[in-house]
Amino acid sequence: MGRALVWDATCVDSLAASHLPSTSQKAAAAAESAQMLKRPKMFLLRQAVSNARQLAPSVRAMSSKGPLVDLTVDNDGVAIMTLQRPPVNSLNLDLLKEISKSLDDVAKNKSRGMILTSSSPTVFSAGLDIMEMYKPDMKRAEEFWTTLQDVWFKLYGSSFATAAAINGHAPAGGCLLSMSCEYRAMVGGKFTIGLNETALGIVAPKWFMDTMCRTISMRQAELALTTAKMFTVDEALKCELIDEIATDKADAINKCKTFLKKFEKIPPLARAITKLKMREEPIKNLQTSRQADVQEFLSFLKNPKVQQSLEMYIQALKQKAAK
Ligand SMILES: CCCCCCCCCCCC/C=C/CC(=O)SCCNC(=O)CCNC(=O)[C@H](O)C(C)(C)COP(=O)(O)OP(=O)(O)OC[C@H]1O[C@@H](n2cnc3c(N)ncnc32)[C@H](O)[C@@H]1OP(=O)(O)O
Repeated sequence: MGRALVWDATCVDSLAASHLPSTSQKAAAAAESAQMLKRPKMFLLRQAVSNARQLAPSVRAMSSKGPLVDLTVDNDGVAIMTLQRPPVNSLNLDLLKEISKSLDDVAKNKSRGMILTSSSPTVFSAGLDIMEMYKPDMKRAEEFWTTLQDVWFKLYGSSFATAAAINGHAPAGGCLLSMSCEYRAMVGGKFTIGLNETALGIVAPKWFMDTMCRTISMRQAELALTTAKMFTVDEALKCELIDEIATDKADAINKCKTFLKKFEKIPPLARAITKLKMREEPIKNLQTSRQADVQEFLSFLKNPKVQQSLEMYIQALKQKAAK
């Protein structure tokens, strides 16, 4: 109804003097070269549209106010994703699915950036829900692990900018989520952060390790991973596991916003491509070993020694909670 069906077409004169050498070598060479020449123009056009979107007045409606994840966009156009699965935001299948969907929503809404935080006053996330790994239903365990991989791909490899306002403890999977962001502000106090898997008698997957090795030095990462080190906030700052210490959650969010503001004058496409190139290697590694990684996880769950370790760990957690 009055809409153009073709909005950009180029008719190439294949017999023009400038095209004759290539056309005589290869059919349609003229069209191909015209297409190549058009690419930079389209790139700039797309970039201009994207810039315009980024600078448009914000407060866009973003629907998913789900029970486990709250996703809002503030007046600066920054998406705030709040994990809200009491008591400790342990990452079970349902929470992971909601995080995955919310990350899709942020990507679609072209927010200025995203800040990940928690509704709990003392726990950012307790990591993977141990009950998903203890005596599991194997079909569900497979979906659980695949969804965790998806969340990591979407968060670590997001083209939008990300920051974590860590307002409490962040062990294991909680630490992974925060390290997958580009910046971390953590509330000072008695909280701890780290990959403590070996303490549970389990082994952090290679992509957890890669994420840590790209956050802190290889030497610090090896020591931390093998000793199940949980860093205090001061220690985390010292080895650059976090970027700043905040006084409270609001301050952590403000510090993350200040970080995101740095990108205001940077063309978003250039920023996104740079980020993705920097993160390309671990992403490709998991892409190529994705199925093997799932199988390793499943066979690891079938190991009686692992189940025994998990059982003892759950008992210890319950006893501690009961005190
Ligand atoms: C051997 C060969 C292997 C070869 C290769 C293997 C490759 C396979 C890869 C497999 C890797 C799997 C990777 C896993 C990563 C993870 O994320 S594992 C999870 C690790 N998480 C933790 O260790 C954290 C444990 N929790 C805590 O330390 C504390 O709860 C807290 C500091 C986070 C908070 O403390 P507090 O506020 O005092 O709360 P609590 O009273 O301790 O807990 C309240 C409540 O929550 C339950 N809970 C805590 N954490 C979890 C959890 N992660 N999952 C499930 N449930 C959790 C806790 O038991 C309490 O429950 P009740 O109130 O008693 O019911």
